[in-house]
Amino acid sequence: MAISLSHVSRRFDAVLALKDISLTVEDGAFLALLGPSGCGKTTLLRLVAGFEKVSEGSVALSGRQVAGPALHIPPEERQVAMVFQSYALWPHMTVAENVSFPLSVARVSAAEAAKRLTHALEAVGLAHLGQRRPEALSGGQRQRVALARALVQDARVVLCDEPLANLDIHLRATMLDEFRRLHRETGRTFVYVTHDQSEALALASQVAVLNGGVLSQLASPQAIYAEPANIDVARFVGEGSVVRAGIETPPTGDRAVVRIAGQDVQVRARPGTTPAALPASIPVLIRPEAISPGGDIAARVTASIYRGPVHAVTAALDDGQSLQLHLPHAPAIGETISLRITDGWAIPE
Ligand SMILES: Nc1ncnc2c1ncn2[C@@H]1O[C@H](COP(=O)(O)OP(=O)(O)OP(=O)(O)O)[C@@H](O)[C@H]1O
Repeated sequence: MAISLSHVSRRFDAVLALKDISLTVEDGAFLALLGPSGCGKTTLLRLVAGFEKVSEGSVALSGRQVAGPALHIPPEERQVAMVFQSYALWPHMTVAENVSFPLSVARVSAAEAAKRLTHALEAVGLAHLGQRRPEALSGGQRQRVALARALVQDARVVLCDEPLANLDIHLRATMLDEFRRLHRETGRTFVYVTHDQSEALALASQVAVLNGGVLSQLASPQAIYAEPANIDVARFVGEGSVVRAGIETPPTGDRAVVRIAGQDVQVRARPGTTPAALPASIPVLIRPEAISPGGDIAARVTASIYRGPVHAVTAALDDGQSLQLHLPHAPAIGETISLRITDGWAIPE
């Protein structure tokens, strides 16, 4: 089911939690909503679910308007299912009862409910635990129950609010695989809220980065990483350094030459996003993998942390700006190293 938001804003008294958000999610897509705490991710998810009302703008599901000025279709009539961070399981019910609860609310026939229950429990690998109560399950198993309860419904959209936040790092990796597999196998549209960029990049076909209630960028994980739309996205997603660099000549095609630490460096640039009046100074994103030892740029090591198998190093340029890079060996603090920058991205301003 396709999701479309048009100029959606949401105000809570003095707080404007979402500002003029327009985005479209195609049927069957996996959208990750990514951004720092308080940026409006959960509010956006709850607006799609129908747990919140829009202050302005409209929401459409499969082309049918479900929220807008003077319109609010309730959650149970939107064909969406929600998976909460807290799992929201009923402790007095068994796993099977928890999973099939939405079906009893929707008055699905007993035979159909039994079939869907079996299918949903099998999909999450819990067919053997149907008679257990939630208290007798591990965190990962509880999360699977919550997922099965979303899958058992006839919902074409599954909305997930930081579903892995309470799990340890190993279980997270397993559950990431599980979400990916279930998305592929069920063909449903997933919207997944996270503040963890590695989760967003690993899972999603599209990533929406929110900042202060504003949609900073909506693009594929690869584009978000390689071509962030602004400095906030560049700083929030992935490791790297944003440095200000001089630019004297206009880009040719999608390449520009900038000056960093007195050296010419070729970077990628989107035509039309660099200043028209030159010379100028522009922000450039440089990822650690685009910096290699050797070369004509001198930098002084100010910090080094072992990150197995590499050492994550911070090195200061003469003008005081810093670069983040990876080295196979630990440099001495204060040591001057020579570097080459092989790639960069001229961040639009
Ligand atoms: N019911 C509410 N009443 C008042 N303010 C609210 C309400 N819900 C959210 N907000 C405010 O709206 C903003 C966005 O909140 P939201 O929960 O959507 O952010 P988030 O990105 O999901 O954050 P987190 O990652 O911390 O969960 C915050 O400033 C929050 O305090």
